[in-house]
Amino acid sequence: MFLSHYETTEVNQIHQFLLEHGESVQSLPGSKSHDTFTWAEPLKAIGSDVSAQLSDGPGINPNETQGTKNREYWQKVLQGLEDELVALKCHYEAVQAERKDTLNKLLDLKENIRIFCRMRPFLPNDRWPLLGPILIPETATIHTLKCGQKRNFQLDKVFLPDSSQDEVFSEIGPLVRSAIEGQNVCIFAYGQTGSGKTFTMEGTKDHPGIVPRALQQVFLEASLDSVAVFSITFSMLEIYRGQLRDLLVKSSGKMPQSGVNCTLSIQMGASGSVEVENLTQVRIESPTEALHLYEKGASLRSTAWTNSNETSSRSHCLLRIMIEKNHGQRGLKTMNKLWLIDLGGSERLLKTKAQGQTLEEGKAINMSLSALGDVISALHRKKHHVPYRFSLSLSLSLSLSLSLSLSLSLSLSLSLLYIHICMYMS
Ligand SMILES: Nc1ncnc2c1ncn2[C@@H]1O[C@H](COP(=O)(O)OP(=O)(O)OP(=O)(O)O)[C@@H](O)[C@H]1O
Repeated sequence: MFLSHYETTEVNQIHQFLLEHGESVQSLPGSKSHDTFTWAEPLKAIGSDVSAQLSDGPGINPNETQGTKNREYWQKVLQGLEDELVALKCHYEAVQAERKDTLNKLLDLKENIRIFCRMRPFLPNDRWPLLGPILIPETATIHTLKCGQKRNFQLDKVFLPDSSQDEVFSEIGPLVRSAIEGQNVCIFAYGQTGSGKTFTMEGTKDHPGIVPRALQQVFLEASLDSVAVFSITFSMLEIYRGQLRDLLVKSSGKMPQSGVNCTLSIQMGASGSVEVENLTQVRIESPTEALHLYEKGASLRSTAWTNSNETSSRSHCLLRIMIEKNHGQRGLKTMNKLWLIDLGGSERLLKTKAQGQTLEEGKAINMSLSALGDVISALHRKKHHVPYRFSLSLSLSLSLSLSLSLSLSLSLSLSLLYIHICMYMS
């Protein structure tokens, strides 16, 4: 562009010069070509260049000030660029919407409830079973033989004992992405005690599990969205023998073994949404911050030694990531939840030979898991009636604590579009 090559003052001077001496400059090479040609030609070129610029460029009218004309010109250029940017943003939003739609269709095709099975490797203290289940990873089926009866289970995916955390997360990643894109997602790890639920959800420092990876991904996906603005909060609680405990509140200390006092309770909002009242929500800005909170919460979780696992989780641990998405210019705001849940292990009480407190914990875990199983089964079969309220009728005859436990598990399912269950076998 001409004006980028010549300073405005120079242009002014040239213009003025041309106005005054245009005729003579044009004629110079002709009349005294022997000594004027070398400098007059470039000057002529500049002159015609200036004239061209003046006709379609910023224009310099002697009646108007130079500054005003230039400003108008650049304002036009800027406006053009801004219009282009708006058009590009619209295009980007359309592409994003299409991508989201495709992802949702893909997940729908794969069913709203997906079941993966991960088999953990044998550990030094494990006893080899006489007859274990037969896993066929290619067809994602498990064949079992119980009391002479064959049973087949069809799953979405089977992970063999040598499967890495990476492999497991490659199936979970799309679900986490769909949470950022506007779906409610819940990922459960369900299985018998000692079968590797905490290993898969939490992992170790060297082999991070679903939780740290999902937290990383949430922030990564949010940073890739150049249009929306995200506000992400973190909450963590456990259900221990039917009581809800905020794992981000240190002062609450260890849960009283049989008390019914609990700072948290479940409430139904005006819109029908289910909320845990008074649950701490911490706004997080990075995965590191989230992991720090997770470690803090996990250190307060109820664990104990059992026959099946040295550090057995004696509660259901629930991590909630609330994702508020402000959709830029359209002014839309959405709120989605990503639940990552490490359920307490189902136990064969005879096998674990649990007694006293451990026995009571085991019973509470088994009963709540059984109710949760009914809900998931009803959702999976797309039954008209899903027994969310089972807990209420039970609570008439059973303890209050059981009711709390069930209603939380069940109401969670109510608000979730995608439920993923990791099933584990030892
Ligand atoms: N895929 C795996 N690879 C290697 N070690 C594993 C794997 N899965 C589980 N483990 C080990 O098995 C043991 C029991 O696992 P973990 O504590 O995760 O079980 P759990 O299902 O959470 O048990 P609980 O319900 O009693 O809490 C741990 O020592 C864990 O490190």
